[in-house]
Amino acid sequence: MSEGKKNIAIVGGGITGLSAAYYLQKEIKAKQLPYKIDLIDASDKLGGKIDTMKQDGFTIERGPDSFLIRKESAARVAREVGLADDLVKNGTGKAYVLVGDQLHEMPKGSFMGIPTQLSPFLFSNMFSLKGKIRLLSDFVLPKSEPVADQSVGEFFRKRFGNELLENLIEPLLSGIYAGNIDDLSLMATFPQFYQMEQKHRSLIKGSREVLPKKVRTGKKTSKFYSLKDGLQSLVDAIESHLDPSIVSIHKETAVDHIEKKIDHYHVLLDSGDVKKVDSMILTIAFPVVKRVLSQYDFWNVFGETKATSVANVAFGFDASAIPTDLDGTGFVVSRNSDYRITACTWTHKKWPNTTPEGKAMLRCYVGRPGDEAVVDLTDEEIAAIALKDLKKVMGVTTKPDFHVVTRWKDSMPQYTVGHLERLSKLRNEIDKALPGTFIAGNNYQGIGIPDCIDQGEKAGENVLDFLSE
Ligand SMILES: Cc1cc2nc3c(=O)[nH]c(=O)nc-3n(C[C@H](O)[C@H](O)[C@H](O)COP(=O)(O)OP(=O)(O)OC[C@H]3O[C@@H](n4cnc5c(N)ncnc54)[C@H](O)[C@@H]3O)c2cc1C
Ligand SMILES: Cc1c2[nH]c(c1CCC(=O)O)Cc1[nH]c(c(CCC(=O)O)c1C)Cc1[nH]c(c(CCC(=O)O)c1C)Cc1[nH]c(c(C)c1CCC(=O)O)C2
Repeated sequence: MSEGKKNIAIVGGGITGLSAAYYLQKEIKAKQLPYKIDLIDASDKLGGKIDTMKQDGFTIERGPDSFLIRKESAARVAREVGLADDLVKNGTGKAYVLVGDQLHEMPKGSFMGIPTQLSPFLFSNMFSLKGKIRLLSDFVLPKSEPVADQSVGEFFRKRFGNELLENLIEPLLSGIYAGNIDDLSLMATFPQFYQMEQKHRSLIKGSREVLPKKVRTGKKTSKFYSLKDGLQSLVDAIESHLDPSIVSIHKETAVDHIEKKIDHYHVLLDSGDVKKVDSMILTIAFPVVKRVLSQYDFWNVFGETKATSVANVAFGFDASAIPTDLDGTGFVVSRNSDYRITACTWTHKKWPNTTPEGKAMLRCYVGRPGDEAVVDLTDEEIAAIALKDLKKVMGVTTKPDFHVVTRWKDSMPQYTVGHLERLSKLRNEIDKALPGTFIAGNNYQGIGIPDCIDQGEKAGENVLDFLSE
């Protein structure tokens, strides 16, 4: 390695950028590396989509409300930054799906809507007799010809028919990707089901061998963690562990453009400053990457990565306002139902720590491909749409004490068919044209918080490998 300090820029201080900074700092300290980091974010707070607010004693998540326990990196980082005692598990494990005008409990033994046990599906009144018979064809259908990728919709429709897809699989996946399952890539989201079909032919049989017992026995255990004071506390704790002698944090500073020089980069900031760096991690959304490096045209190999716009509205109520107070985390809405909301979280049930005694909080989601215009309505209009649906589903007629609307424009990246292949091409192009530059974050290899943390750490490793060459 050459003499002198090396500089690293991390662009975007959401959970991906923060994880990259935190990981790099650990390595820099442990190995006493002569590296410095600039962590640059356009917003006045770090955390990006993680955004907790407090109002009238309520803890309101405007973005994510939790992370999956089985993806271990998020809880690991939380423990490392001193939040072990703040981790809370969801209060109840049950979720519902609204089909027609009725809330149905998810059948036991369902993993993303795929049956791992048959009887709960055969006894559920969520499906017609015809739908039930169709899903049994999974046992007899041959496995399909190997393909590089296909849509989630096509794959599951083939094995189980339309009803299971539309009443259960589609709403559950929409409650993760806010996308259209007929565009969503199977290999970028649930490759294990493709492999299961290739190996075992039947998914019902295969899932018995592959999925953990807890899932198969239908135990409604807690699957999610959150934090006592909300997820922003994870962001704040990581930030407070960043040592200013290694990591300089620049908030309210947008990267305007990046230029490649002979053996380094110039990162031009909207403040007029220029950072000279040797290596970069870009965790900003892909359209922003394209904009700040607009002199390159190879970005097109990644195609048009569309992201869906969504919004949500959190309502604070008196507990007495909720006549149908079922035990559960909330519900997702099936494609064929006549509702505008796509899901609703019974936040006071899922996360009792967020809601004062005697109160209730419901968070409703709107926006999906085909109904993204809803996100541009006023707060009052969005609240009215959600309240109309809540009245129909749950008989809520009392006015809420307050509502908080949050819009997330172009924020749910869509991993469409062929995503992984395009991503690998993109990485090759970046390697060739912009050595030492690494992309990470929810546009690429998973949108869950733990996936973003994993990507941040991996990008940190890549930077270290590059700088040590
Ligand atoms: C409504 C909603 C609910 C969700 N629910 C869950 C959930 O329950 N569980 C879960 O695991 N995941 C959930 N997710 C997904 C998860 O929140 C995100 O995938 C994750 O937080 C993304 O992190 P990131 O760091 O990759 O990107 P971001 O958080 O988007 O961070 C990007 C950062 O880049 C900054 N930036 C933008 N432009 C510039 C620029 N020019 N210069 C400098 N900085 C810039 C932004 O200010 C931002 O801070 C949800 C997402 C949404 C929108
Ligand atoms: C039932 C339900 C879901 N999701 C939701 C509900 C409503 C009731 C409730 O809050 O419990 C709410 C929700 N959660 C998310 C959305 C999409 C974003 C939006 O529209 O704002 C929506 C609408 C993001 C998410 N929701 C989730 C993630 C993270 C996924 C991951 O880490 O892979 C995201 C981005 C987690 C989630 N969410 C859901 C499942 C089945 C999973 C994954 C579980 C698993 O894999 O075992 C369904």
